[in-house]
Amino acid sequence: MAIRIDPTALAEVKLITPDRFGDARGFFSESWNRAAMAAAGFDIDFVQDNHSLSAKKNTIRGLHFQAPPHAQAKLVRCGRGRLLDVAVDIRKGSPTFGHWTAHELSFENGRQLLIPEGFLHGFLTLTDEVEVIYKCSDYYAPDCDGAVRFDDPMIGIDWGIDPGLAVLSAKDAAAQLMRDFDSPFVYGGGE
Ligand SMILES: Cc1cn([C@H]2C[C@H](O)[C@@H](COP(=O)(O)OP(=O)(O)O[C@H]3O[C@H](C)C(=O)[C@H](O)[C@H]3O)O2)c(=O)[nH]c1=O
Repeated sequence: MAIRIDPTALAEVKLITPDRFGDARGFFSESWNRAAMAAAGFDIDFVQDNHSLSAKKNTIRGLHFQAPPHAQAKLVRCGRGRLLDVAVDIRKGSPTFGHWTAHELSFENGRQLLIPEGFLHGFLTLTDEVEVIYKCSDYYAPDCDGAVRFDDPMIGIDWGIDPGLAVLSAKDAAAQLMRDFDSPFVYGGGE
């Protein structure tokens, strides 16, 4: 079982592409193999699998994070449709603090985005009926759950759509700007 690891604009965020074995029936792929990931230097103890369906194109879920002590690393893949997956570095003192990287994940390309703890995560659906399946390295902890506006000018993500067209949950529509977090928007500093 081979996996391809590609870099992104953020050193710790990686694109992972597992092998697909095609035949007349379709294909088979080990979508996650702990030993293969560990051999590549990513031995993450994932404990929760998430699966979401977004019915409409231009749906944006995010930008979300869980603060310590329940920060989550994520391994995100697309089970149906196409999406633009985005990670934003919000680690205290990071040289790439506030920087983002965006990658198209689709059922067809089989690519996955590995997002470590300390990053915001969000995605834009590029088609209707997008299923996103992702592993998390800690359990859901609502008290540690946070959201930053997808169109925060301090981050400046280019989603490629008119922000007014975004389909948002009430939570995401009401999300804060980084500058408005009660302490300097740091993560992992515990200040
Ligand atoms: C995240 C989560 C949610 N829920 C419940 C809470 C709500 O009743 C319902 C929908 O939650 P929410 O609107 O937060 O779902 P998303 O907007 O898809 O949030 C996710 O979207 C971005 C892209 C992420 O990376 C996070 O995993 C997560 O924040 O599922 C759970 O029971 N367990 C969970 O782990």
